[in-house]
Amino acid sequence: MSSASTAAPGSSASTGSSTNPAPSARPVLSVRDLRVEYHTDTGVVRAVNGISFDLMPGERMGLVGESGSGKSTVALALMRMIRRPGRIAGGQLLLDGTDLVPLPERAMRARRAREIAMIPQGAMNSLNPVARIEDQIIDTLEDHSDGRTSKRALLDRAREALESVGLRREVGRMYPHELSGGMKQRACIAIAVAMRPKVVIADEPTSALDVVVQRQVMDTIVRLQQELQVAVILIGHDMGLMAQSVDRLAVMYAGKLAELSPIRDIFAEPLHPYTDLLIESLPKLEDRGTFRGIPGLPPSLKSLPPGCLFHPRCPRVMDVCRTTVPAYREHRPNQFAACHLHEEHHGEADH
Ligand SMILES: Nc1ncnc2c1ncn2[C@@H]1O[C@H](COP(=O)(O)OP(=O)(O)OP(=O)(O)O)[C@@H](O)[C@H]1O
Repeated sequence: MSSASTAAPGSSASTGSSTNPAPSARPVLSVRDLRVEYHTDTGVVRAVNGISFDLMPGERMGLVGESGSGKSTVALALMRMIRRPGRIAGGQLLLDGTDLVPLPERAMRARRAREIAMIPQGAMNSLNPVARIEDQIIDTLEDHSDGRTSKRALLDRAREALESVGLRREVGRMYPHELSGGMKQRACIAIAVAMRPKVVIADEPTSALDVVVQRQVMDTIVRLQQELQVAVILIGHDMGLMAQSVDRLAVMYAGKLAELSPIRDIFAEPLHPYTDLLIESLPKLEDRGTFRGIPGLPPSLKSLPPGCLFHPRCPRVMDVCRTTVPAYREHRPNQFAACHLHEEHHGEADH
């Protein structure tokens, strides 16, 4: 498998070992065999088809994959916010040991924002245009507090949240139209972290921002982890941006995890040919920044091919890949993948 040299992780954001969770720490979130389906008139869309991973306290994990691979559906499922025609069809979402899947909606509502929060796609465009930023943070705090916290204390918390994302407290007095795109996105992050949740999911937080501002927003997310010890799941398309911002990267393909590895390993020695192609398709200097796509299209999630879902596009396809679903397992220390190339006995299965 070729190793790619572009966009190798190496920024201070991805290296600080003091920020990494202790190896013995218990996961704050354990996702086990999560399945989400959308029941449409034309068939069942298996948007998330059995994924499992652990998120450690204070860890930053990236989730990448082509459009339609199921990333936003994972985010919505973690928040228990899948709406009809969708439903969680199976699996467990263990947040600090409690399975969120069977919780009554009332109990789940008590956990949203307090324990697990999300910055949805396009959040900065849904800020209330006629409310000051600090009032929007206070609204979130009030929605989830016991009603006994004083207005003064709520305001202090709101200002603290603004400062934690690198915004001056005066920004709290402003309205959304007075803020730049990057500031608005940071205000959304402040709203999400105001309750000091253990887990924050940020769905494409930098799309629609220019490159410099993207970097600043990513730096803000890195700071959260360092200052508030929030575990972050960062959803996006941009492997280059992820390389500088996350500890581990999960690669999703057609509703499944193709690979999940520490960011350094994934760039140095990716396990899955799909990861390899994603890295290869990153713009390189000599190509003058042209994006080279991956040939072929992902399968329809309504009629999945047999065997490995990636086999029709895989440059390293073997016979076994056409018939047998590869197990998702740890092939190297901390490097998980679902690929027959790494199965010890794939040669035998092939014949
Ligand atoms: N409400 C819905 N009803 C039916 N199908 C849906 C619904 N929402 C999502 N899907 C389907 O589920 C699959 C996964 O969608 P999802 O939005 O989770 O992907 P994604 O990886 O987040 O894509 P993007 O990067 O474009 O946001 C897609 O095939 C999509 O068409």
